Amino acid sequence: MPALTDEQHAIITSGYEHCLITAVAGSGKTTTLAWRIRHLLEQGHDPERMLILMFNRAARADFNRKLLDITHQTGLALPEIRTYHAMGFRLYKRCIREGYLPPYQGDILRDGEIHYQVWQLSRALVPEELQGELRRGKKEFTETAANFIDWVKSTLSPPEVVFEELGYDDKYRYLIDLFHSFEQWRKGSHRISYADMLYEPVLAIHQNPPLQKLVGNKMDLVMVDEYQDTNEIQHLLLRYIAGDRARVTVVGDPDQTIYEFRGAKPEFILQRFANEFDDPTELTLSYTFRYGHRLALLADHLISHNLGRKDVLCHAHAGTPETRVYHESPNDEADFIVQLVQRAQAAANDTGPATEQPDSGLPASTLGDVAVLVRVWSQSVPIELRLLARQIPYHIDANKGALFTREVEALTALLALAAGDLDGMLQEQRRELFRAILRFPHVGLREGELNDMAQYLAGFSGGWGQLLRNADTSHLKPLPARKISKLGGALGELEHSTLSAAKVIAQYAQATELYEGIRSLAMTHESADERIGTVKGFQRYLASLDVDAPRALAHLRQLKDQANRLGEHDGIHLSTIHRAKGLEWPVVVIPGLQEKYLPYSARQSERDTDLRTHIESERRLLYVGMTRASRALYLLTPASDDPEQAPSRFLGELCLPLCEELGAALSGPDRPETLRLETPVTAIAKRYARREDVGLEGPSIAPAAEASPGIPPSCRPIWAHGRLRHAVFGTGLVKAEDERSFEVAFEDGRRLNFSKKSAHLYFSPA
Ligand SMILES: Nc1ncnc2c1ncn2[C@@H]1O[C@H](COP(=O)(O)OP(=O)(O)OP(=O)(O)O)[C@@H](O)[C@H]1O
Repeated sequence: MPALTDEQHAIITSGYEHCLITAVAGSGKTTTLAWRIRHLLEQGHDPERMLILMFNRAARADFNRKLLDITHQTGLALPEIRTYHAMGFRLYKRCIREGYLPPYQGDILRDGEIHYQVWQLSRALVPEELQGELRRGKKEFTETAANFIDWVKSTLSPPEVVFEELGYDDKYRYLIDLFHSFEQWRKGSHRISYADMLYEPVLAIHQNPPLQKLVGNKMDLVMVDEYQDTNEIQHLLLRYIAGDRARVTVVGDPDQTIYEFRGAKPEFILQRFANEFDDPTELTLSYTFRYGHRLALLADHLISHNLGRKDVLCHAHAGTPETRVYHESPNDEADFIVQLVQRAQAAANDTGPATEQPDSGLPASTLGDVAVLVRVWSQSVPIELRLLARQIPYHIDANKGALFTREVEALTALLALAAGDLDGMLQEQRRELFRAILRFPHVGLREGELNDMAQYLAGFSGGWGQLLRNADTSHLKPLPARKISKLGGALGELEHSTLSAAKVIAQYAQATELYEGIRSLAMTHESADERIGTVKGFQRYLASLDVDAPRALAHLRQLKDQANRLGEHDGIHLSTIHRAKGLEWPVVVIPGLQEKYLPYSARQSERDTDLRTHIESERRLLYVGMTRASRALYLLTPASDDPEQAPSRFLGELCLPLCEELGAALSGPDRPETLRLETPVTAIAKRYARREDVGLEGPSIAPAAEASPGIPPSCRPIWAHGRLRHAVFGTGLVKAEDERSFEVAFEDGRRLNFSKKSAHLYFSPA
């Protein structure tokens, strides 16, 4: 058992009062909480009056293990550890027994049952002008409506308020009625969903003071982990269970609040807990045992740009092995990752002692030691295909994988047509492929008509473009008629094509206005961007192979075989940053450090405060992603001239050269009392060094526009260059900036404001 730190000791032995613990990533909070419980039990506290609330089952199992470990051979009886939902469910049953809630029937509603019901209600409630879209976008409409229902239940706000908060277009206002109708159906059939396990009892308690007396004041102590991702309903549950009696300890890291899509808000841990639980004792776990100085410094610099946070610096504990940080600008991220993994494989196969590879610093690893964390799934498509092609095993979290997406399946059907593969296929197979093509982009036919059309086309062994162009569309509305004719034109051009596979897709996308089609059907910007990103990622991968359609198909078949064999081996992890919460790997790769992905720009509000909230939330995501690494972190910004791929604004905030220089110096064996650095020193760096008892000297802090000298110029956002040339106004200096815009003082005396989003179109470094 490692020696506990002073901070850990202070928490373990702190008084019996409300307590708010801010714990940075990897700071051993599970260990500390488990020791605190042991300490309290040894002092004679009753385990039956202690409750530990965990976020999910995995965290619960982890905590249980640690507590058993720490109390081993003490003979102490242990308290209950429950997830929020399990606790809610228990209260639900109590509410039934007391007659405040009616009994429910059957199992908890499955997603499929909810979606079916939501679909039936949508058909009845969607306004006439949306009915066409509804039929074509069934999956999206049902998912959005189901999410809306859950959102209302997790925030406890009226559906009207949630509707406004989510910023949906007015045409989706029917969701409000849908919520009420769904609840009416659910209650009428006496069923409950997973969300209701919390929603129903908390609402019942909220509305019935006698019930508040029954469920509250039973516990002496309640502890809550991961409190930063608490939402309203969970917070209320905590309040009612605690009542006036229980002393409550919450632990979390406000900088790691990333479950906003489930209603989590940093304000619970930053303000509301302290307001509602009587000025709790505030303690911190600021030392990380996961990563070294370089990464700790980097994370501190990044997150210090968020306003209104709790000002805790994360600090690498002495003895934590150093973590190397690399920022790379490869031409092709997928290729870079494959090479990196191959080096890891080579190192792992080397039977000698673990070594650092001299060229990259990559610690010798097994494949399972490497995680690639993406902001959105579409980024993983070319990476996954490349891994498959090189037969590198991988695990993809909660996602069937690129080859099984609707987009790739439809594009594969198109390639089969271009390769001439369709000609000799069985009629049923052809029908399925045409069903996929007719939906991509959707030609606007009703489901039955679309099936008939696919059946009709499948009856022929060629000439489908012509068939579509000649189809009698006189009975159809003008839009589907036009789309069918356009599709006919596109397919006619591509049957038996000698073009490369990537060009087949490019030509098809252009001729059918594929991206516009996807956008017009998507309910959210995010989902449209994801689908288009998948198409582009697939196309990019095929372009890198430079093969025609028949060879591309043969290759894709091989990849599919390969994908089906996955799981037999240890593999690298492909995951989104959201799903990496609470986890860690020796080597973490974060691709896409570009304005397109980090901050993710699919949904951008016009309001300044919303934009700031959005950017801060994206910054927290990067912070969480980075702090998953223990030995090496790779940040990738692909080299590109494409304005969409401009380097992320967060790169400058990281102060990479300073963190590298200072991190290396602090990790070295002979640390002088005062370090003289070449890179300009920031206030964060000074605070960090002071805590290490090291004085810092260096060039003074650079002006705002030059906050990150040493970042390769190609990787800085244009406004960070300081001196710029505008296509019309000439040369000027950047004088100020906020999330959205920056101000330039031109040589002719004019001072003008420019949007960051479009700056790359008019400015170049001067
Ligand atoms: N005082 C200490 N000295 C050295 N190592 C420690 C100390 N306390 C905890 N650790 C180590 O830090 C790691 C993380 O600890 P633990 O599993 O308790 O934290 P966690 O709650 O899972 O992590 P996090 O803080 O990220 O949520 C473990 O390997 C643990 O052994």
